[in-house]
Formats: sequence, C-alpha cells, structure tokens
Amino acid sequence: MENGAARTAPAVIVAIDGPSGTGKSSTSKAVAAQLRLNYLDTGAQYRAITWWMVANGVDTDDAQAVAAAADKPEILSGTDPENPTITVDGVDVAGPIRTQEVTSKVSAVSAVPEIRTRITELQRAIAAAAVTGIVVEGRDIGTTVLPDADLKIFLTAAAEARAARRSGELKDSDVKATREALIKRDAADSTRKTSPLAKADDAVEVDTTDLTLPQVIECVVTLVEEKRAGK
Ligand SMILES: Nc1ncnc2c1ncn2[C@@H]1O[C@H](COP(=O)(O)OP(=O)(O)O)[C@@H](O)[C@H]1O
Ligand SMILES: Nc1ccn([C@@H]2O[C@H](COP(=O)(O)OP(=O)(O)O)[C@@H](O)[C@H]2O)c(=O)n1
Repeated sequence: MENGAARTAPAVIVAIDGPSGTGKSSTSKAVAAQLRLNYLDTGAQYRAITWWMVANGVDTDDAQAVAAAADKPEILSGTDPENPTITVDGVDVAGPIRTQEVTSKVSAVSAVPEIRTRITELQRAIAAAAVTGIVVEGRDIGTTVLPDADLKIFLTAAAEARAARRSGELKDSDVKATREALIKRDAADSTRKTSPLAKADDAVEVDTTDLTLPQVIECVVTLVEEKRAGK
C-alpha cells in the first residue's frame, strides 16, 4: 500500500424507503448500530420544519407561505444511531415533532417543492460527510435523494399490521382511526408531484407483515454485507 496508508472500507450508503409503520426507523437504527454506520431519519427533518411552521403561525395549507419560509429554520440532525437527535434553531424538538398536529400537517408541508429542495440539500450533505457510511430512511431516498446508494430497500406491510404497530405506540388511540389517518397520509405522500413515495426500480422489496423486527434487521444486515463483499 502506498505510503503505508491504512486500507479502509469505502463508505456504504444504504437507502431505506417505504410507507408509515413498515419498520423503517427501527430497522435503520438497528442496522446502522450493528454495522457502525451513521443513521438519518429524514421524516424527522420534514416533521421538524412542519413543527417550525406551526410554531410560527404559518398556514400549512398555504403552499406559497410555506415556500416563502422554507429557508428560515436551522435544522440539525444528530446521526448517531444510539442517540439520534433533531433540533430547530437550537431547540430539541424530538418530542414535539411526534404530536398528532404535526403528523396531520407534515404531508402538506413536505409536498412543497421549496421545502423538498431545502431538506434534500441537507440530506445529501449529511450523507457525503459520513465517513464509514450511513443508513438513510424516508420516502424518496432511493429515487431522488441518493439515487447512487449502494443498497436500496423498500419496506412494505399490510395496512392492518402497520396501523396495529402505530396504535400500539400511541396512548388512547384506536386502530381504525390510526389506519385511516395512515392511509390518508400514504396517499398524499404517494400522489404528490415532487418526489413522491415510490420504490426505486433497483430497490429490494421486503414485505414485513409476517416478519418480526429482528428478522427484518437480519435480512437487511445480510443484504448490506453481501453488497460489501461484492456479491
Ligand atoms: N416487523 C415488525 N413486527 C412488529 N412490529 C414492528 C416491526 N417493525 C417495526 N415494528 C414496530 O412498529 C412501530 C413502527 O415502526 P417504525 O420503525 O417506526 O416504522 P416506520 O419508520 O416505517 O414508520 C414501532 O413501534 C416498531 O417497534
Ligand atoms: N424522505 C421523506 C421522509 C418523510 N417525508 C414526509 O414526512 C412525513 C413523516 O415521515 P416519518 O418517516 O416521520 O413518518 P412515519 O413513518 O414515522 O409515520 C411523511 O408522511 C412524508 O410526508 C417525505 O416527504 N420524504
């Protein structure tokens, strides 16, 4: 090796996309921790900018008003899979971005092209800075944000399973209402003009309906290791 430089493995970029409740966050965090990669929850970034709009009185149904404010908040993501963080203008918003209010407004805000341009730039910069590599999860990572990712996974699951998983996380929620809200959000995310939720042609689809979380994690870890081994 020239100048005695240590040989290091090239950074590996993994894109994990899919609808709500398919297991993207849990799987991505665990895979990143196991393989010592960084982790980025892009949904948290869209939730964070939505939270800022609400906190600053911007009407989230007014696309022009949302677009005009797109560059205002400073959004920072911490990418340690053991302790992912998200701040807006220095404020920790990990809790507030998960409220029903933000969840019901995030699809409208994330459909605005100026918002997507802003957040996509942040995502690409974070991925480029990841020395050993990164697992990035979202809706359009394999199709738009990181089309050259080394591995693309598209997670799916039956709506019933996804709703049951989601309502298991929320206090006092009923599965039927959760299922309806989730289907509505998926439809909005899949039909928007700019960078909709979609499976990339070269993504591996994994149906998680009848798999346990450890099984999904093992499946993705194996796929990453096979890619690294050049299989
Ligand atoms: N294969 C699975 N089987 C059962 N529960 C799961 C599975 N994958 C994820 N979960 C649970 O479902 C909920 C939603 O998972 P999450 O990773 O947040 O999904 P997403 O990021 O796709 O919305 C979490 O409570 C998680 O623990
Ligand atoms: N890459 C991404 C990630 C999320 N989003 C938007 O952000 C919302 C919240 O994403 P999330 O990953 O936190 O949603 P859950 O899967 O946790 O329900 C989605 O419903 C999309 O509207 C997006 O447009 N593009």
